[in-house]
Amino acid sequence: MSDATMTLPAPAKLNRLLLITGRRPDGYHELQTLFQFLDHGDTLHLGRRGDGEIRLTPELPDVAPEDNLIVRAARLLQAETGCRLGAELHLDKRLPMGGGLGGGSSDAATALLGLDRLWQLGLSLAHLADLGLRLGADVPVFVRGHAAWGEGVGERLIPVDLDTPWFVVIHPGVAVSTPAVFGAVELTRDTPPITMARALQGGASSWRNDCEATVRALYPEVAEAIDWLSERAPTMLTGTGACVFARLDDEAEADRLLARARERWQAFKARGLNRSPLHVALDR
Ligand SMILES: C[C@@](CO)(OP(=O)(O)O)[C@H](O)COP(=O)(O)OP(=O)(O)OC[C@H]1O[C@@H](n2ccc(N)nc2=O)[C@H](O)[C@@H]1O
Ligand SMILES: Nc1ncnc2c1ncn2[C@@H]1O[C@H](COP(=O)(O)OP(=O)(O)O)[C@@H](O)[C@H]1O
Repeated sequence: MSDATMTLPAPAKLNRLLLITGRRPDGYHELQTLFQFLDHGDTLHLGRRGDGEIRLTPELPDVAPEDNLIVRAARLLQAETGCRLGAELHLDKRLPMGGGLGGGSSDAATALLGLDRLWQLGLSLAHLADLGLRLGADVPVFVRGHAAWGEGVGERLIPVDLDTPWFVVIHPGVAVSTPAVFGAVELTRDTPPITMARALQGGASSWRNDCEATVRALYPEVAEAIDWLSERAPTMLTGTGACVFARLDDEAEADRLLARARERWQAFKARGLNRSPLHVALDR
């Protein structure tokens, strides 16, 4: 990799557990979650520019260039450090937007770490995670780069090692509105908090997503995908959806399930990762 251009992964995440334990005075919900990365995601190509301009191709549908989290991450880094360099960025988008896979947040984290390297800024991961939090609650875990127990809105992170099965991830073909889910009257928002030790002890078979009942009620397409998949393997919703994932111990089984899922939906297979491929690529 030359120091003037780089190609870096922006992996997806799954919420292997998602509990809603309360609501803050500002309306945001207090969560307890287990984040894990997948070996599947977007790819960001970065090149250095000497003139301070930030250029990103291609444009994403329904996202104004200035709102793209990659551009916002680049500008935030310039503002924070006074760096006068710019960047030529190209995104190969593979992750469905608004799918609960954290694609936009992961893109932002890859831009922060990639530009820190390209511009030779030398910021710490703690500093970059603080900047990331200003862009979204899911950005810090991608910056930190390790599977984690998350609390608060997901920004208080403790690295953990989870089981690393194969997953078949289905996109049910609808866009879920995160504000609509968090705003739903019937959402469970009073789950008693548990300790991280208890969550880990319980293991994957005890994990659940408190958004599931609400998302099922609002989006029958998601309910259908969960019902179909859970007849075949242990299944959960990630984030506020729309994506749902099944857990399999064996790759051949995952391949068979994937082939059947693809007869009806967009779907992919991926392995759970406790270390982000972004950090592997950057050796951070
Ligand atoms: C639920 C999670 C779990 O990983 O994932 P996704 O499904 O988005 O991937 C995240 O915490 C999502 O965080 P983030 O991505 O920052 O949420 P946004 O889309 O910006 O939030 C949209 C709106 O949802 C509500 N919201 C969001 C997060 C939260 N902890 N409490 C909330 O009440 C707020 O009204 C907010 O304005
Ligand atoms: N680079 C980006 N990739 C995806 N979405 C982005 C990006 N920049 C801004 N967004 C906005 O963020 C929203 C959430 O995207 P995403 O992270 O893919 O989903 P989720 O938060 O459900 O996991 C999108 O609907 C889009 O409006």
